Amino acid sequence: IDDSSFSMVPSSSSLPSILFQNHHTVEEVGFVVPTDVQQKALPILLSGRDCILHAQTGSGKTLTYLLSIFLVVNAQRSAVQALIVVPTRELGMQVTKVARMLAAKPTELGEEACCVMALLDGGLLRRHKSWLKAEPPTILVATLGSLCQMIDKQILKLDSMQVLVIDEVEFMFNSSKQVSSLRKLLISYSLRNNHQTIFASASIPQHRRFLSDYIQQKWTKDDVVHVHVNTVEPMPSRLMCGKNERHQTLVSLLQSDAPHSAIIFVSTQSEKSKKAGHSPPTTLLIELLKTSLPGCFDIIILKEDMNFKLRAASLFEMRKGRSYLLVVTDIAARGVDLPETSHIYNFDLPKTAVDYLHRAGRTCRKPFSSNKYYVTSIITSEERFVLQIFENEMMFQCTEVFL
Ligand SMILES: Nc1ncnc2c1ncn2[C@@H]1O[C@H](COP(=O)(O)OP(=O)(O)OP(=O)(O)O)[C@@H](O)[C@H]1O
Repeated sequence: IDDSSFSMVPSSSSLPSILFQNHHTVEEVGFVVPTDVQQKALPILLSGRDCILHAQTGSGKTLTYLLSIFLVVNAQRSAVQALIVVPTRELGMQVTKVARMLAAKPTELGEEACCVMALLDGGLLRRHKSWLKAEPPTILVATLGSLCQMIDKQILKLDSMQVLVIDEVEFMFNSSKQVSSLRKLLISYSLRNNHQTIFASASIPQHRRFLSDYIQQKWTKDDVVHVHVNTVEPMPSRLMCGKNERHQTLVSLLQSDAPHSAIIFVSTQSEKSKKAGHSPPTTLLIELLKTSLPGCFDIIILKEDMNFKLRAASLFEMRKGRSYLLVVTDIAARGVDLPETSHIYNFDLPKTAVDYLHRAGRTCRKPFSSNKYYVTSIITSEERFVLQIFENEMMFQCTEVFL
């Protein structure tokens, strides 16, 4: 399990020319040069070994595990052969989109295309039930809640599964809601022969302990490889402001930065504030931005208490190619892949250093681009200490910016 073991495996300098069912090669779908994590992890994954993909946000982990899955599964067999477990519906939609792009419908020879199903909380479970019974997909992308319902009701059978991916693994193990279902799934999967397990995340604090725990529990094989690619994050900065100047400071910053497209992170409204009948911080901010910057951007909101349809509609809005300002809570800190995002603003600081890392990782998502990306935290002097803790924990240093 040592970090250097991958150096013993031949490294790949080009993405494998995988001939998909649709006779596309990876290059044809737009991926030519492998990113660092792809270069290091693909030879290991293709050899069938278990793997921990531990690499920065936006480094291409999703494509890494999807490529190895496409090499193993057989689209002609009607059985779930690969399962990708994700913590949120938004990340599930993102992964499904990439998997479906790789599995696009065949044009020649009339061969079956690889079927990818998204079984995500908030979806129509009744429809999925009939689909799963009638024609199981080859690849299933699922959140734990919906997945466990289908397994418990014996509608979903995992007997033919060859690859299990747990994405954002440390987040899932830290979530009291998800951890017991995740353990149950890993235990039943580990009893099977001939299987491969892949864990992925940008942040795995104390990864050595994590790894030895997994091996001890038999959730991975003994020869699991930890592929760790170091972070190259955009240069973060901080902007000091007075206690009551936060809103105005953000507006001035947006005017001076003139970002192409940006994500603004705001705290989730506290229960106390809800009970007191206050407007949510996201709503207040949106109103201010609409009056202060009329017509400059599409101003879009994404937060937990929106229903799933509205959340999907918000993400769809941004994919139409116009400049956007996305005002969000931490729900969008993981999985959302909007490569046009040039700036991140922490209007409110996140709760933890790991959350800071994932928020910052919503920018800088074009692996070989020379574009510049920015992360700015707006803080009061009292919050300086909190940001300093994040700086120490994640080993980065903010520079101070002035308007
Ligand atoms: N080899 C490649 N060449 C060009 N672009 C790539 C390549 N691999 C991935 N990308 C693009 O980079 C972006 C980030 O990739 P991806 O979502 O796989 O990263 P990730 O490591 O899973 O990120 P996160 O940890 O935030 O979920 C995506 O827009 C993806 O299409």
